[in-house]
Amino acid sequence: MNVNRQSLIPRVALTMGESAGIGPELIVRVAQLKFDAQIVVIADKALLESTAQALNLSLKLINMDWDSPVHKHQPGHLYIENIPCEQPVVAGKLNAENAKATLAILARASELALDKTVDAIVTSPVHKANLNQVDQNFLGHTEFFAKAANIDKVVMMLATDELKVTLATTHLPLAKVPQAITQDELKQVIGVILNSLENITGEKTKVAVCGLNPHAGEGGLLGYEDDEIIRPVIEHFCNQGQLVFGPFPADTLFTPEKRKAYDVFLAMYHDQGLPVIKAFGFGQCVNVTLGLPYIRTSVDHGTALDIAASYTASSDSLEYAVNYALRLLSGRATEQPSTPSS
Ligand SMILES: NC(=O)C1=CN([C@@H]2O[C@H](COP(=O)(O)OP(=O)(O)OC[C@H]3O[C@@H](n4cnc5c(N)ncnc54)[C@H](O)[C@@H]3O)[C@@H](O)[C@H]2O)C=CC1
Ligand SMILES: NCC(=O)COP(=O)(O)O
Repeated sequence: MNVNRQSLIPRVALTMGESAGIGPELIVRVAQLKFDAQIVVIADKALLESTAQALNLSLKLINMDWDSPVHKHQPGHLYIENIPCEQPVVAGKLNAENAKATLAILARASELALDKTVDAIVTSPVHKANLNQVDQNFLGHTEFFAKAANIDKVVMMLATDELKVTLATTHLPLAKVPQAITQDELKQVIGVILNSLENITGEKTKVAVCGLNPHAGEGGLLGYEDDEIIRPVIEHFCNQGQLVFGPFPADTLFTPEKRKAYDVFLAMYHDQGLPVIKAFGFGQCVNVTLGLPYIRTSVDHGTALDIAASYTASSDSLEYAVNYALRLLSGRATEQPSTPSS
């Protein structure tokens, strides 16, 4: 394994995601674009070949030799590490037998990133329930990569060029959210956000924190967590000179003026924050895991099983996710994107 690789061209591992979902299609589409990086896909080779045929797109797959020099991506070509599915793949139809290959792909990507053979991981969507049939601890990439890296706390952030939304809790039933929001947890989450974003931008980050309850609890009438749990944590960071504000009623926190006033928003749960950013930026939006020892980005959508067999998916978000990873690697994540790479 080439651990001391030194190259100006970054190497990105791109994972296939759920084999029956739109991941293989997105990869074939994105392979047609230009990137200033070597893209190495970890995927079922035969599936990518049949998907390229179905899309009538040209794709030359080159078996990856990790000890070879880094080669810049050429449209229509992809380096591949082949991890085949056990059973034939039917687009749109989940098969738990094939979840083993999907999990093996994620484990391999994690290994390559942890030993610095690749500079970043970009993931195509997985189907959490299908993977959970094989690994009962599987909840999402975010939790999987954190565990593999032995990191206690990572934070999910979705970002467009204008808005960044982070989550205090991720893949958790709504009924379990209130008990998961403890002062210790929130301190860890906000700590990861402040450290990670300061590393990216070189500046202090202004964080706006959502309340948990309607009207941020309305002084206790509509819930106690806002005043008794969230507010003391915010005060703790303010006392350290950090720019952390709230808790604010979430329903009016994403107005145009407020979006300009803060660098990042912290939502208490998945569906408090993500519908807002997806309504603004679906397709031009990336999922970034803050707090990992490497860069990991992903698409802003799921496996879209309903359209997988029709080969009509948009690869915009995967393209955005690859470019966002490259911007993070070059320290340019806060700039507007350059001209589209297609
Ligand atoms: N990064 C990841 O691995 C993610 C995985 N998921 C997983 O995906 C599975 C399905 O989740 P859903 O909530 O149904 O969301 P979904 O994003 O798969 O689908 C929601 C709707 O958006 C459409 N859609 C999604 N991506 C599209 C694209 N690229 N082009 C055109 N239309 C697109 C779908 O056809 C569907 O109508 C679940 O297992 C979920 O956990 C969901 C989000 C992210
Ligand atoms: N809604 C975001 C999502 O489900 C993606 O999660 P992850 O697989 O990136 O952890």
